Amino acid sequence: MTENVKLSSEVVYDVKDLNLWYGKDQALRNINMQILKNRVTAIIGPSGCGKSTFIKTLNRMIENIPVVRTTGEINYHGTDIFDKSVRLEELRTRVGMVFQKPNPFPKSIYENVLYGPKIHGIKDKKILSEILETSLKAAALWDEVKDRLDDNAYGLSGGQQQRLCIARCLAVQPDVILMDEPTSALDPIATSKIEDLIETLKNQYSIVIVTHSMQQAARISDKTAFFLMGEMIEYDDTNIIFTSPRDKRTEDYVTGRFG
Ligand SMILES: Nc1ncnc2c1ncn2[C@@H]1O[C@H](COP(=O)(O)OP(=O)(O)OP(=O)(O)O)[C@@H](O)[C@H]1O
Repeated sequence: MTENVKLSSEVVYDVKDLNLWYGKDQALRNINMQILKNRVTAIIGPSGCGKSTFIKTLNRMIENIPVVRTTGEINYHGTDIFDKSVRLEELRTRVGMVFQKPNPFPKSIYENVLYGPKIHGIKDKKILSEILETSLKAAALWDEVKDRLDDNAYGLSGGQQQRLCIARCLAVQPDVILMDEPTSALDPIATSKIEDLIETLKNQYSIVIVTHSMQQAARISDKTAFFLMGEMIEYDDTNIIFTSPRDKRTEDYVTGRFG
């Protein structure tokens, strides 16, 4: 591992000796990694290497699968997320997630964005409409939907639906956004809009993105981690991973020799 130890104020996640099993099968092996504030961190690697498993562990969403067992620590701003004191709803509010396939609720655009704030007890109409506008603007969707907020979200294009899911995630004021291949179901134009959006969002949020596209990782991320068969082989500045990786296996992967 080549990442230098950082000041704690810059570190969002400090993952230590993380192992994860699905039943008897080990999917993550001794992962050690610091995820930094206001950076885009890309997780790359061949299919089945544990990328999705890893990011779903960062907000403990992985525990929805009953056979999962973990050892090690994931310190989020200094507190181990596996600690008994950690409240799952709070963790998942602070650490939002956007999935591969846009998954809006079968409700209006308005209801999609305000679902979280309403669950959190916000009732004031003025505050709700402020959250609505701010979240949709931050997700670069406002101009396209401001005149149709009562329309069903299913009437939006795939790319618009994905930006709506990002707006829904922003509406509860997260700190980290986890993105699991957020553009793999989108066409190149919609993909490029999401990539531009990620670039802007990192000023305010820390983003961890799983991507199958090495071009995408190279375009939008500051840091890249290369996973292989459950291990994190190398983690460094993105330009180093793509131009002068230290590990032969990383080099083989980024130059397209396998995977
Ligand atoms: N629900 C599950 N139950 C059992 N094993 C699982 C489950 N989900 C994933 N695995 C296994 O864990 C390993 C890592 O899978 P994971 O989906 O994290 O990889 P990935 O790198 O995200 O793959 P892909 O790029 O294909 O999405 C694989 O061997 C996979 O078969």
